[in-house]
Amino acid sequence: MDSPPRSSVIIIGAGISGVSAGKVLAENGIKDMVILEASDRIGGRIRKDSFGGVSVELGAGWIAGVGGKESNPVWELASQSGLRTCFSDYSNARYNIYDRSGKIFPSGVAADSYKKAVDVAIENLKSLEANLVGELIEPPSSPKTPIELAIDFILHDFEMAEVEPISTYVDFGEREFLVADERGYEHLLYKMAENFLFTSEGKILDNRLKLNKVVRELQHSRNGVVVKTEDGCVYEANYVILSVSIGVLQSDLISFRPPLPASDQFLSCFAGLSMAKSMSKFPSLRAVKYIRVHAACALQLLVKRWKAEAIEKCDVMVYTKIFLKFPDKFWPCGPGKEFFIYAHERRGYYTFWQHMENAYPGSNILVVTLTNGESKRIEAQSDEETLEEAMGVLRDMFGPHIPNATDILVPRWWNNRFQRGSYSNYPIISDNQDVHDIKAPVGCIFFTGEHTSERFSGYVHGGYLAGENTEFLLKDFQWRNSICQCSLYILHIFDGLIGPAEAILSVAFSPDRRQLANGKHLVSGIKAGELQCWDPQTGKPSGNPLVVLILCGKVFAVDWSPDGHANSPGCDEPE
Ligand SMILES: Cc1cc2nc3c(=O)[nH]c(=O)nc-3n(C[C@H](O)[C@H](O)[C@H](O)COP(=O)(O)OP(=O)(O)OC[C@H]3O[C@@H](n4cnc5c(N)ncnc54)[C@H](O)[C@@H]3O)c2cc1C
Repeated sequence: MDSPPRSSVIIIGAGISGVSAGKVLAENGIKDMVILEASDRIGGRIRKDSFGGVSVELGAGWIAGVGGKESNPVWELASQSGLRTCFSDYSNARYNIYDRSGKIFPSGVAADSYKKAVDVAIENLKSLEANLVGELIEPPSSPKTPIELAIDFILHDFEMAEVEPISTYVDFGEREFLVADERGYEHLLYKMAENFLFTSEGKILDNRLKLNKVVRELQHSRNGVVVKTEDGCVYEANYVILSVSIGVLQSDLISFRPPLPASDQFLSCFAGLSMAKSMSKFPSLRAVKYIRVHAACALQLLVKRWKAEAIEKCDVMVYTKIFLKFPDKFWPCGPGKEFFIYAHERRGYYTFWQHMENAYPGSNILVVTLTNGESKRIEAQSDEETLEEAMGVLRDMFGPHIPNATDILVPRWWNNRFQRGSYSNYPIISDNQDVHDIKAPVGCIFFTGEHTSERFSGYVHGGYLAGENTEFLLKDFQWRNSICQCSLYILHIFDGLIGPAEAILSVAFSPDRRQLANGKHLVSGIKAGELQCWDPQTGKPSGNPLVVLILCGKVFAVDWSPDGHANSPGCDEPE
């Protein structure tokens, strides 16, 4: 059985966020990492497949946010790799709305319906906001006719229900480019992996990347994390970066021991606060500062809805692109015809279509996008049934004589236990607290992934930037290293004073909060002011005071400077 040595960091998941986190760690000198990926490939929700003679993107297809004041980092990666892309102009779709008899709605009708749908969306938002402050505003009338339903679907489901201003557009620009490259969107991940993993001829051969490793359990304590996989392997590390999707976090695939904190653990913060209060007389300026900082952190915790609740609250969007291959082309092509809409009395019923002639001329492929309830419905039925439905819709639009599709590809993101959906979808009115809570580390477990991106959740660049943002882990890493060094001196100081050194260390680093009583003993030892540090070189007392602050059962601060250097703990001033 595989039981490798303890590593500094285990990254769980090799999607774009996991791979970009690995790259940043390696750039910062942390190379003893292990990447555990459940599937047999890297990429996660960036995934290509061969279909109808070309490479199609089952997951992320577009690089969204191009041409603005800042450069989208994913666009930069794509440019460096020479990834082939096509500009997508959705704006014409509204002039290609078909009814069930195959007629295109006159542009005036379509424009009026669009305006009405936008007005309704704004009214809806106002009424939601008013409800929050207890005002009563009549909710606007909901869309009823097929064209209204179709446009409502495009605005809310297809365009992700983001509220203006959309951060991606504000920061990176409003243009979107479809990836149309035989190497696939996932080629960007291989290019990134080349920077820190051993690769040869386009393959990753590095032993630190472990595929087909389904993580089922995370045991975490102040000493680190023990990770157990479905095949019975056990991995240990000082830290874990968990990059699985929000859908996976909501499922029972991974169990946490102890469980992720829920609101009832606020009580332990009170314990921490009272201890901080009792220590505040201690005559060390830095100690007082840390007491202030960490007491404020604890207070912040008190108002948090906290981890488990925050994870549960986040919506998961299911977004499915169904690919259909035809022997001939029967749909209109040319400028302004790439996207078209089907208006049906059932909202979201095979509504949004795209032909792939711009991406791959002559490929004779159509793509239809379904979301949420409709996605789940077609995932549960056979592909033959889906093909029949899609053909019925196409015959409504283009007549009874069109040829049957020769092939169909239906991705199943909802039923994939390593995804459980397509991307996170935070509520329209959100105070960012949920995303903060979802992102906040729990002990040695750090969370990343598109769902932890405050500004770009749901996007590839959101995942990329979230993975890159390992600063908080690096800080903690440095802090823990200093704690470990100091622990040797704690041994010197306390040995013989209040018990055997091992016992004291186990108090300082014990995951068990009940041992806080002993922790107080340790603190009161310091408070008595009888303690001296020992210079490791000379073995003589150095005269510098040592401060250990234990808050919420965790060692937060060590203020000790035998060589004039202060060791800074991992928590900054609260914002
Ligand atoms: C259909 C679809 C269309 C999309 N379209 C776009 C688009 O056009 N533009 C855009 O910017 N974004 C799009 N997105 C969103 C984008 O794909 C994601 O935001 C991004 O890829 C998420 O990356 P990630 O690293 O956060 O997560 P993931 O890519 O999900 O990576 C997480 C990894 O964790 C692994 N994993 C899960 N459970 C375990 C476990 N127990 N043990 C070990 N490993 C595990 C998974 O296999 C996966 O590889 C789309 C997504 C989908 C599904």
